[in-house]
This record gives sequence, C-alpha cells and structure tokens, in this order.
Amino acid sequence: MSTETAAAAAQVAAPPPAGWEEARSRVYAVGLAAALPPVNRSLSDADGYTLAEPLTTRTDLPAFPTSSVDGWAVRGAGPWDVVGRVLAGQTPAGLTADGTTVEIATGAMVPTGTTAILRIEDSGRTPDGRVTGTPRPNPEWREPGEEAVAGEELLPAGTPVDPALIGLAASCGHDQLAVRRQPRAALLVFGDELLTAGPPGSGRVRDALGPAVPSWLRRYGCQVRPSDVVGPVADTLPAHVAALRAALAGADLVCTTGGTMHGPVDHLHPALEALGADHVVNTVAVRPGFPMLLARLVDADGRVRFVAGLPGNPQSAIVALVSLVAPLLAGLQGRALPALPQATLAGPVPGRGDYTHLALVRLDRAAGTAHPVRHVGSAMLRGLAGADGFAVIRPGTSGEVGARVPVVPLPLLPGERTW
Ligand SMILES: Nc1nc2c(c(=O)[nH]1)N[C@H]1C(S)=C(S)[C@@H](COP(=O)(O)OP(=O)(O)OC[C@H]3O[C@@H](n4cnc5c(N)ncnc54)[C@H](O)[C@@H]3O)O[C@H]1N2
Ligand code: MOO
Repeated sequence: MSTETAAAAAQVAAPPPAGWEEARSRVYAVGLAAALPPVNRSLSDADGYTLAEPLTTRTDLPAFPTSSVDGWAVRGAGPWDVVGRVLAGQTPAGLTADGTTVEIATGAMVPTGTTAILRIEDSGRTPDGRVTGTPRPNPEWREPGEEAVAGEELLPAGTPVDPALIGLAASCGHDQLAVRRQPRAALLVFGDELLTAGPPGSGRVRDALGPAVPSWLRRYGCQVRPSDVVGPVADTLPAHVAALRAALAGADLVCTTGGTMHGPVDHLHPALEALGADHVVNTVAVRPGFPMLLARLVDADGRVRFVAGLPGNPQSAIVALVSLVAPLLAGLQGRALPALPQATLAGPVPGRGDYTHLALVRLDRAAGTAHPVRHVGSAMLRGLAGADGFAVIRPGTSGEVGARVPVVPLPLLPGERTW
C-alpha cells in the first residue's frame, strides 16, 4: 500500500472519537487501576504527594488534659496553699487535698484532682502567700480526645499532602506518611521543522512545547528530569520507536508532541503499534485538539506505562494535557477525578457542533465569571498566557452570555494571573 492509501485506510478504519467527558473519565479509571505503589516519606519531604493510606491519629488529641492558660490549678475552695509548679512538658503529681494549688503554665498537663484553673490575671495573694480569686465558669483546659480520639480517621487516602496536612500529621504523632510514589514523566518532541533556539522563520518554528510541557507536568505532580526531555526526534519511524522505547524504560508516562495525525511524517501511530501498545483513547470529540490520544503498555511482569500523544499545534497540546494527562495523573496518584468548577460566561463562545469546545477564559473569581480571551487559534499560545483555564461548551450547545459552564482550570500557582 502507498503511504497515502495506508493513511486513508487508517482513517476509514478509525473508531469514532470518544466524547470529551467520557475520555476524561476513561483515562482517570485506567490511571486509578494502575495507581503507583505506596512509599514512605518523612514529613519534611511529603509536600505535594498524595496519601496512600488514611491519616489517623496515634493518640487522643490532645493526648492529656492540657491547661490553656497560665495560672493556678486549684482543688476545692480557696484560698489555696501553693504546693508546687508544673510547666509544659512535665508530668505533675496529683492535687490530693482541698485548699491546695500548683502554679501551671499554658500547655502543661493538668494534675489529677484539679477542680478549676484560675487565670494568673484573675488571682491575688493573701499576706501569708495563699492564692485567692474566682475561677471563670468555663473550664480553662482541654480534655483528651476533644479534637480527635486515638485511631480516628482524620483524612481519607487520596488526599493531596499540603502544609496543613503535614502539621496535622505531626501533631498526631507521625514521623512519616505513606504516600503514592511520584509519577515519573518524560517528553519526546517530534518535528524536524522545529528550532530549539533563536527566532522562527524560513519555514521553521520554535519548539514551544519542549520548554513548557515539563513545567505543566511538574505542576500536576510529576517528576521530570532535564534528561527526560528529548527532541526534536528525527521524523523517521525507527527513530520514533527507539526514542519511545528509551523513554518508556524509566517513565510511568511518556508525553509526545506532534505526529498524531496521519501525514507523511506522522509516525506516532505506527510506532505505538510496533511497541504493542493498546489505545485507551484514540482521538477525542473536542476542539481544538481532537487528534489527542492515550495508549497503554503492559509488560510481561504487569508493569503499566502510558503514552499521551499531544497534537503538534501548541494550544491543542495543552488541551490534551488538561483533558487526558491531568485525569490520568490524578488516577496514578490515587486522587479523586478533579471536579470542574462552574463559572458564568461574560462573553459569547461559539459551539462546535457535535464536538465539545474548550475555550480559553480568564476567570474573575470574586464575580464567578469567565471572560473569553483573544488569540485562541490552535497554533497560538498568546491567549493561553493570559487565561486561567478552558470553559467547556458541551456538544450541541453554544456558550451564551450568562450561561453557567464548567471550567477546566490550568494548574496555576497562587499569585499567577493576578494582574
Ligand atoms: N488533513 C488533515 N490535516 C490535519 C488535520 C485534519 O483533520 N486533517 N488536523 C489538524 C489538527 S486539528 C491538528 S491539531 C494537527 C495535529 O497534527 P500532529 O499532531 O500530527 O502535529 P504536526 O503535524 O507534527 O504539527 C502540527 C503543527 O504544529 C506545529 N508544531 C508541532 N510541534 C510543535 C512544537 N513542539 N512547538 C511548536 N509548534 C509545533 C507544527 O509545526 C505544525 O504547524 O494536524 C492538523 N492537520
Ligand atoms: O484540533 Mo487541532 O488540535 O484543532 O489544532
């Protein structure tokens, strides 16, 4: 068969594209089924990972009755004879007789026999040194288990680890957390026409994805080392197969850019076939970005790896990242499929017939509105650089002003897009 006939045959034989929402949930499910193994990380090294087990507390919280004020732990009615002092960190003797007190510091363990704690500022002294005063009606200490009881589940498996969770885990007595291993990702850039330095011209464009995609992947929780980014890979089938094989040796996910169609130098499909990959998703009914794909390889020993084919048009590649790669990585990390926030369209967005339209928008979070941006051609990145995410215009609809629509957020950090 000639190249042209083979390409035409491949297109005729291709199954219809998956619906965008269906593709999203399908890749999430295969990711979750291949969730990465648990590893232990010290608390100081756990930020950004995902809990592989529920977070439970090892003791009651607080673990002992704890004074919440500086003052006097008293027994019975006053005035009270001072019989000692207890500081935070000490284990006090009990108060055994009415009319006695120990000086107590905030955070100190409350002696057994204590009937009240008198704040230092509410107390006085008799000439012979006894303590006087009236304790406030509310108890001035925290009972064991007030916050949580030993063994209680505080957060479920799948929770992303953040500084608040790390602090809570420390207060519960943990030194380490069982988290999912970080996904390892690699990037192969396809396209002989790409320049890796200097201005574009004379038929050649700058590779805009090799520098950008690794940073997006890291924001989704991946480890990507500089040596994991390779390209441009020569536009031949053997070079594609060799590059994929090498990248797959060390990665859970290999992203490729370009070559997703069936042009004369588009080798991704035949390369995946040569490697024995099966397609999880092969084209998605979304604009832009429909040639996106996700393929899976399963080793003889059961090890699962994925190839995400991102279309070459730069904005389309990012659409594929948010549509397929983000849900896959959520699954691999054992997280929930991210729910999509809703916003009210502040400007009209055309529909795309039977296809879902992902339209770049800037969010006004205070107002809850989504504002379509300009420069949104699939070959452009200018609109993306001023947007927070994509409004989802469902098949058969168009985005009227005032419509409530889901938004797929870009993984931006606090402080970005604040102008
Ligand atoms: N006959 C048809 N041709 C095309 C169709 C179609 O339906 N029928 N779809 C178009 C759509 S939509 C897309 S998207 C692209 C996808 O093509 P590939 O994934 O095979 O990508 P390439 O052909 O390699 O490149 C497309 C375009 O993007 C530029 N490019 C590629 N990589 C980069 C990069 N790393 N940085 C910047 N720009 C990149 C490349 O120069 C091309 O201009 O297919 C359409 N064709
Ligand atoms: O779908 Mo292409 O990805 O529109 O440019």
